[in-house]
Amino acid sequence: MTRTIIAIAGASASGKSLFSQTIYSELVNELEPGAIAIIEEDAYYRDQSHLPFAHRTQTNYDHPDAFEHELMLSHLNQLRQGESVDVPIYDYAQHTRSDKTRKVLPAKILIVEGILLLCDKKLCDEFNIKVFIDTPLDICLMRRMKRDMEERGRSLQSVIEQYTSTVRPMFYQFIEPSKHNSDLVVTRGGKNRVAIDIIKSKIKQLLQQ
Ligand SMILES: Nc1ncnc2c1ncn2[C@@H]1O[C@H](COP(=O)(O)OP(=O)(O)O)[C@@H](O)[C@H]1O
Ligand SMILES: Nc1ccn([C@@H]2O[C@H](COP(=O)(O)O)[C@@H](O)[C@H]2O)c(=O)n1
Repeated sequence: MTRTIIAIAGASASGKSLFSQTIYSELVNELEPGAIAIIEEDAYYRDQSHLPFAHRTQTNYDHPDAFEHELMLSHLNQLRQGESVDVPIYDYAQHTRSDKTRKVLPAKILIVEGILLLCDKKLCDEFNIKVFIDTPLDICLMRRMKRDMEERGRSLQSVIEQYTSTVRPMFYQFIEPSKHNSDLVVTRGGKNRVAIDIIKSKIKQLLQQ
């Protein structure tokens, strides 16, 4: 069976999750059961439970080394071969993996979303369609402040410090250059209706083949 992996990359808070979840939720009930699944790169942040909490707050979470991409790659290979996988569930407040996992079944269409997906050559080789969500960084920062304070247990000061020391520099070093590895660049992120409809049509076309 042919399986298609669609990568959605872009800056933190650019709208990757909203874009991916919109496509997924609008299709999931329309398609045959198990046709589409979704995985977040964030689930593959390295486990840091062996480190004291204070150390975990100092990790550079925007550098490729923060991710266990080898595990993600191995999961993508297993899914391609029709096997289900147990994807870690990440805890942003604790800066480490939780002790829970989520079972993902091998779907014909797999959407993966994350900041550094298109920086990794081995991962890139696994993706059949590569999308980059291109949102101005000042808008991303405003969204991130709100989200991290409301949903990820952060203070305003910690968001600003982390943004200045790692998030912004790593964006320019790794994420922005990876835009050139994409097939499609999407402006206006999670609410670009035309782009969402184009990807949905492509998915339906792939499922008819
Ligand atoms: N086009 C948009 N307009 C307004 N808010 C948006 C838009 N795209 C995303 N958001 C909001 O910004 C925040 C970050 O978006 P999210 O999709 O989680 O980003 P990412 O997955 O890239 O980190 C969320 O609260 C989301 O609802
Ligand atoms: N413990 C952590 C782990 C990650 N982050 C930040 O998450 C961002 C990636 O997730 P998005 O949903 O925003 O794409 C990344 O920029 C990391 O800085 C964190 O703050 N703490």
